[in-house]
Amino acid sequence: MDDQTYMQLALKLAEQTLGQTSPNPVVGAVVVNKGQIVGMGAHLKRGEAHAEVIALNMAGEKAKDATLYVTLEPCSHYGKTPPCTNKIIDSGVRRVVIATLDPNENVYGKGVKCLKQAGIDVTVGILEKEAWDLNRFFFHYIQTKKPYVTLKAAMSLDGKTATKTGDSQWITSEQARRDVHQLRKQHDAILVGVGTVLKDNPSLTARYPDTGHHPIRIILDTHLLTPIDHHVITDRQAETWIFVGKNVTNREKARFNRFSQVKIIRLPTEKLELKDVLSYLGKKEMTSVFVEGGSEVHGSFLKTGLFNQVIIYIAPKLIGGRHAYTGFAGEGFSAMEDVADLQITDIEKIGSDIKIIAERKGV
Ligand SMILES: Nc1c(/N=C/[C@H](O)[C@H](O)[C@H](O)COP(=O)(O)O)[nH]c(=O)[nH]c1=O
Ligand SMILES: Nc1c(N[C@@H]2O[C@H](COP(=O)(O)O)[C@@H](O)[C@H]2O)[nH]c(=O)[nH]c1=O
Ligand SMILES: [Zn+2]
Repeated sequence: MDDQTYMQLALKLAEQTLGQTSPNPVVGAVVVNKGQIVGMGAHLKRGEAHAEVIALNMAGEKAKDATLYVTLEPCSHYGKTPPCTNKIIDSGVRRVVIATLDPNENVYGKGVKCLKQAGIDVTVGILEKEAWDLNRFFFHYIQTKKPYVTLKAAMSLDGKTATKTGDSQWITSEQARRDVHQLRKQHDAILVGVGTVLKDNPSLTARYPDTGHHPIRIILDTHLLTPIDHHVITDRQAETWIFVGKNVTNREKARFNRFSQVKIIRLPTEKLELKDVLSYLGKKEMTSVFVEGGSEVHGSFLKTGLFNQVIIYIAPKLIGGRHAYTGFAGEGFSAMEDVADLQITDIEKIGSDIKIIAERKGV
């Protein structure tokens, strides 16, 4: 088997841990000695052992003269765990194959240098694109200290997310709606506007399957209109953070005091600024946010450009109607030269629907 095959295995291991390692990256490692896999591992949770350590502990003596495949440059700094480079050097590994370097300034290039100085043969760049894509949340967060923003909308062939009366259940099929839960699981937070809370009384939990681990629910609610009897307040399934404008009084906030999982964050401006919401979330070490609408919220993310990727589910239905809901409301752009110019990175058929992923260029 060649380097790509073993790196593919390491990437597969890393991919399974998406959503559980935040604010750390996902990392997979495989140890191979004379064509035999003698160890493998993935980083499972922040503060716990790194992937290389797990794989090398499994290999034990067999790590001697072996090759280590790892999807991210081994760390050489003391974070919550000791440097992987020391572990690798002590284990007697002869060669290290790395998919991508780590943009964390504590690490970038230092790990490789450390290993080379210890006489270890290092190869970098095997399946680099795949490894980069897998950790795009972490790489964006570590460089901007803001969460990676995914906008998700489900719409008809003619781009409507609800009929003119607001009816939207359902547009996409059960299969597509379940697929959304996989995406929810991969993100640290799910964000909606209070309009969606009032209209759908959503749970905004990641339920298929329900592992009990749910992203934090973020509600943009300038005037604190979220009803106290709605699921996001009463279901005790996940934390709910409500961002409100400066005019919301302490008395209005106090109504929610008895719900320990509800946090109300009052921003200093009358209207909520998305940049303030995102920097607050970044400071709370949130590396990714999954924005599920509604159309006004999507419109604001579009207008401000504060998003990284868009995931659109399209159902083979036609809703029509000049006043039906569009996926991205708000002001929109006047001139084509100002519109958001994206790159389609993936198209997938999901049951009777299609799922399109598009990324902003160059962010
Ligand atoms: N109406 C549709 C959607 N509607 C999405 C709305 O955000 C709706 O409030 C939430 O999906 C409900 O969340 P929860 O399941 O209670 O956690 N989303 C979809 O993917 N397809 C559709 O047809
Ligand atoms: N998870 C991971 C790495 N994560 C790197 O180390 C930093 C976290 O260090 P710590 O706080 O000690 O866990 C994180 O920001 C990233 O740069 N490195 C690795 O060699 N292997 C791993 O499996
Ligand atoms: Zn490490």
